[in-house]
Amino acid sequence: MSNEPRIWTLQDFEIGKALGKGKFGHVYLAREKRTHYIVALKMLSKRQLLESRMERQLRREIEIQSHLKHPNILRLFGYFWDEKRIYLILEYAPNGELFNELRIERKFSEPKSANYIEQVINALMCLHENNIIHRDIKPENLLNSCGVIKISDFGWSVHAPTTRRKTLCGTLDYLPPEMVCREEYDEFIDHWALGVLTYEFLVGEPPFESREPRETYRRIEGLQYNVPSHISEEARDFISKLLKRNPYERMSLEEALEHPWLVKHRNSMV
Ligand SMILES: Cc1cc(Cn2cc(-c3c(Cl)cnc4nc(-c5cn(C)nc5C)[nH]c34)cn2)no1
Repeated sequence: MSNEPRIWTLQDFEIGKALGKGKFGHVYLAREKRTHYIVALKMLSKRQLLESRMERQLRREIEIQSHLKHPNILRLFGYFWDEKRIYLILEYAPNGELFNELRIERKFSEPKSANYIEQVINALMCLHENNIIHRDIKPENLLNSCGVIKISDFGWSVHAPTTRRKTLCGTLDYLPPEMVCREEYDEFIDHWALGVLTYEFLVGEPPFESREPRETYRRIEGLQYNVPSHISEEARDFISKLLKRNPYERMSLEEALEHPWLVKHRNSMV
């Protein structure tokens, strides 16, 4: 997709199979007719967005994602609208959501987990350098494109710091204590989510998962999680240095990249 801005319409694309469904619409495989470039076309209902007062959040998503160019961040090439829908022209990730990959494999090996986590860290460094907090790092928002992990869905991203309350929807498992306790928060909430993500890759379920939301909150606030014995000491230490109650005691992204767990597997992946 060339970089110069142009006015796109639905007639510029041949629409293929459905790739996914979300609260406000669907994502379809699509091919741009002139260049045959393959994209993922997200089609969102204007009515549902307005009824849910999500138009400002969608504007923020477009503003943030359209300006980010990084190999581990899903590209937003452009957008357009018609009478009923808003369309986002997104990079297509051929291997789909990491969420499905993880459910099929149940849990990832340590080398695979370390490789994926390192790519997520690289994406987060780009976001934080641009003063952006993602706020929704989880397997559902990570896509796999031939082994290259892409952070997608910037619907909850904001500029740091903020006390803006994220209306809780979807999983609670990734919420950090400072959000559970309604405190001001900053980019270090993404560091916490990185620790939760690492645990879920290695164990197959998030560390604080409980049947009742109240119990999940209690376990998050109390940092009550167990690491199975099959997890290596290095991975255990990596997780523990991110799941800290005090956001400023959490390992920096630079320290995470140099942590023995990532260094060990980076050399083995060569
Ligand atoms: C609405 C709505 C749905 C979603 C979640 N979602 C994301 C995608 C998606 C995107 Cl944006 C880009 N590339 C994708 N590749 C796949 C895919 C590939 N395979 C083999 N299987 C799938 C699925 N999905 C992609 C689809 N849904 N966000 O907002």
